[in-house]
Amino acid sequence: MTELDTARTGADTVSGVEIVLENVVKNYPGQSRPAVDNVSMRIPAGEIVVFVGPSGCGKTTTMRMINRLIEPTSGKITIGGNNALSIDPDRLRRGIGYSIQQAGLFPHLTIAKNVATVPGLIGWDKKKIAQRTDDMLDLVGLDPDVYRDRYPRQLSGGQQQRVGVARALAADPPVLLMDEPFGAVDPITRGLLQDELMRLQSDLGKTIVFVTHDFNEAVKLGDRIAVLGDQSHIMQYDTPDAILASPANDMVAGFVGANASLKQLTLTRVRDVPLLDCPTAYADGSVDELRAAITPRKIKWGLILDARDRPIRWVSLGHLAHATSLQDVGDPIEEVVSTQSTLQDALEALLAESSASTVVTGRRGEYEGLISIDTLVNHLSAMREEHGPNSENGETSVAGPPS
Ligand SMILES: Nc1ncnc2c1ncn2[C@@H]1O[C@H](COP(=O)(O)OP(=O)(O)OP(=O)(O)O)[C@@H](O)[C@H]1O
Repeated sequence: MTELDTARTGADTVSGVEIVLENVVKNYPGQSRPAVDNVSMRIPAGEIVVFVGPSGCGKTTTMRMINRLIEPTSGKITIGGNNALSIDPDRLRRGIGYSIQQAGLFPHLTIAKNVATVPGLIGWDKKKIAQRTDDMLDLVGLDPDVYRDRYPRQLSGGQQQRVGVARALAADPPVLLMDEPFGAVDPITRGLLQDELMRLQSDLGKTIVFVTHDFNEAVKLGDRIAVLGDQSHIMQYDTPDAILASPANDMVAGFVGANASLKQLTLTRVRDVPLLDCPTAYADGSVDELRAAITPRKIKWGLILDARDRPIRWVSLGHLAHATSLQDVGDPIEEVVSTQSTLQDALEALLAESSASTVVTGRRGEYEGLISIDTLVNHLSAMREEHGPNSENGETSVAGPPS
C-alpha cells in the first residue's frame, strides 16, 4: 500500500486487498452496445469505494464482474494481485463477501444457518462455525441468543440487512461487494446501518465496493466515489470532498445537486468538532447544587444522568424552582446523536427537536457534551473558506481513477 492509501483509509487495520480493473468490457448477448465499456480503475486496499450513477448505467454489472457473477467479455481483473479470471468462480466467490438489497437471505434457513453459509462451504468445523456465527451477530448488533434460531421472516427489514452483512463477513473475506444493501429500509434505519458499517469498517479495514443511487449515501460512506455515466464510463473518481468542491462536469454536478455545502456536513463526524458542556447531576443528587450550577450560565438547562452516565432528562431552572428531588423532574430527552454520527445527523436531530442544542453520547451511550446549531454554522463557514474560489485547496478536480 502507498502512503496515500494509508492516509485516506479511516481503518485502524487493513485486511482488504487491492482490486484492479483493466479495460473491462461486458457485452450482454443480443445487445447492440456494451453495458460496460472499457472500464479501468484501481480500488485501493482497505477503502470503501462507492459506485454511484443513474439507473441502468452499469454499476451492478461492473460490480458483479469482480466476483464473476457476471463474466466479463474482455479485459482483466486482479484481486490482491491474483487474476480473478483464472480462479475457479466458486472458489473466487467464497473469498468475496456479497450483500444485496433485501438481504437475500435463505427464507427456509435459520439466521445462524444463513450466516454460516460460506464457513460451512469452506469446511470449517461445527464448533468454529457456531462461535463465528455468534460473533458475527454480535458484531452487527443482534443478540445471538435472541436471533440465532429465528427465521428471516421473523426479523424486520433492518435486522435482515444486518444479517446480510454478518453473512457477507462470516468467512472474513478481504473484499466485500455491497449492492444497494440498505436500499429497501426506511431512512432512519438506513442511517443507523450506514453508521454501523462505518464502525465495522474502522475495525476491519476491508476493501468494500458499494453500489448506490443515493449520492448522500456515497458521500457519507465512501473513501472515494466513482461517479459512473452511461456504459459505466467514469465521470469522476475522487474523494467525496474533492467531488463536492469541484464536480468534473455537468453530469457530476447534477448528481452532487444544489446543496453541495450542506452535504459537506456528512463528511464530518460529531467527534471532530468542539462540543459544548452543560451542568449534569445524578437522579439522587442535590437540587440546590444543580440549580447553582445552571444559574450563572447563558443556557439555563442541565441534564440528569443515570448511574452509568447516560443522559435521561433535561431540566430547566423552571423545573427546579419547586423540586425537592431530581428523581422525576424534567423532560425526557427525545433525540441524541453519538460521537460517531455525522454533522448531517446532528442537524436532523436539532431540527427534529427544534432546539438549539442536542445531547451527544459516546460509544456506551454515556454523556459527552452538547452540539449546537452554531457549531454547524461555524463548521460550514470554515469549509467554505477552505474550498472557496480563492483558496489554495480549491483546485482539487481530478477526473479519472488514481493510478
Ligand atoms: N442479463 C442482462 N441481459 C441484457 N442486458 C442486461 C442484463 N443485465 C443488465 N442489462 C443491461 O445492462 C445495462 C446496465 O445494467 P446494470 O444493472 O448494470 O445497471 P445499474 O447501473 O446497476 O442499474 P440500476 O441502478 O437500475 O440497478 C442496462 O441497460 C441493463 O438493461
